[in-house]
Amino acid sequence: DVTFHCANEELCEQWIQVANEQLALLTNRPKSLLVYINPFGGKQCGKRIYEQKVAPMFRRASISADVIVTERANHARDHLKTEANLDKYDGVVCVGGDGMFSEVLHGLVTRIQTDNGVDQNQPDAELVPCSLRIGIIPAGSTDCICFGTVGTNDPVTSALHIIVGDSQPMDVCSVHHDDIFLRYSVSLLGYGFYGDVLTDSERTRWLGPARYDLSGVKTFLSHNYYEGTISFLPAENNMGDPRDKLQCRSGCRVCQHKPSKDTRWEISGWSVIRAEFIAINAASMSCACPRSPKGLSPAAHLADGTTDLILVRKCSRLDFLRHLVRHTNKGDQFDHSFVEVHRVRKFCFQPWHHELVSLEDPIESPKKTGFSSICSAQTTSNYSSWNCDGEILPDAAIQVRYHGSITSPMQ
Ligand SMILES: Nc1ncnc2c1ncn2[C@@H]1O[C@H](COP(=O)(O)OP(=O)(O)OP(=O)(O)O)[C@@H](O)[C@H]1O
Repeated sequence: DVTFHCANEELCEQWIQVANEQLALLTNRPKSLLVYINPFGGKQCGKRIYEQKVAPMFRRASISADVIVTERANHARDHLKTEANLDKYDGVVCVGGDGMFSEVLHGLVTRIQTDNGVDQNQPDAELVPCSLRIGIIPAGSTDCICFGTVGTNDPVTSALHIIVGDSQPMDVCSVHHDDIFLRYSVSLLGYGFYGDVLTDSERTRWLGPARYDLSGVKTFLSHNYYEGTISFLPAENNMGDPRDKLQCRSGCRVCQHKPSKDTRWEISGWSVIRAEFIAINAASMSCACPRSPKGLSPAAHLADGTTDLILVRKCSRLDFLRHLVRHTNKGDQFDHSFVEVHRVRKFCFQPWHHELVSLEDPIESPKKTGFSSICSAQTTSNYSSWNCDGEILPDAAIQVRYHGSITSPMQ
């Protein structure tokens, strides 16, 4: 905090007046907000963070806030979908982690589509953009979306961005199984490694943020791979390349390009790969976080209507470790023979049925116990699950389409 002291009361009044005049010039500044607090996200500090750090700042900036402390999962989503009087507000703020942001996004986007008669089950439906922006006060375990848009996970910095009305357009993709809408995603869709980590971590929620470390180690030791067919529609050449090291910043040139309307490309431009994968990751943003400051795809763009599709094929445990370690240092994580990356507008995945084996133990082995059971194949399923922004999808066969920026988080 910075505190100015001045003995001259008149001078103080002048300072206050000038500061208020400057604030009044910021026309995008919200005046009325709807705030949802998840009291159980991360280290369960959401309520305290809001009351002690954020609410006093909103009061000083003359922002009125209606606060709802959630009582169950999907409380915020359902309230936004049906009850909330959206005309009253300039924005919606979520206090929590990525899961909370996802709830608010789903509530808001679904409400706008329903009000405008858009059928979300149609994969080709054009979504109606949301005029209300979403603010994030980080109070979760990973807070990847906040870090990816603001560059830091600090509640006071986020509150300041909200107060001055900053915003950052953000791509939203829709995920379907056949013609059934499953979810929207803004950051990571991960099958294989990240799907398995999330599935395992759900069993140990009581551990708090440490559950991801434990499940990460267990999943790494299990070293499962999954067979499937991935089909994707590459983005046009002027959309840059995942390895071009051009970082997305506000006013980004790549994000200004409008998608091509070439329908021939939509039909004939698809590539198809059938292989055994340890991980399939679609990063719609860098997915940077304090542990991985570069993220899964350092040059991914926030609002260009594409995702960086990273395919990690079957490899040795040591090679996979080398790939993972490069997320934490300056090394190029795509510079391995078993890793490829494509910038794409749409993709589909179809899993293939086969017997699941551990790479370290391809021949059927006697039942293991203790530590060795952790190191061998964990699941009896032939499929992994999709980790969709921190939520498990019910289907492994999915179709994914990137819609460009239909929502703007207040940074
Ligand atoms: N009152 C509540 N009781 C139980 N669950 C809740 C409640 N409110 C929200 N949730 C759910 O808790 C889940 C996790 O919340 P959140 O994203 O805030 O924290 P996190 O999982 O610790 O952080 P991150 O998503 O960044 O890893 C969300 O999916 C949300 O639906």
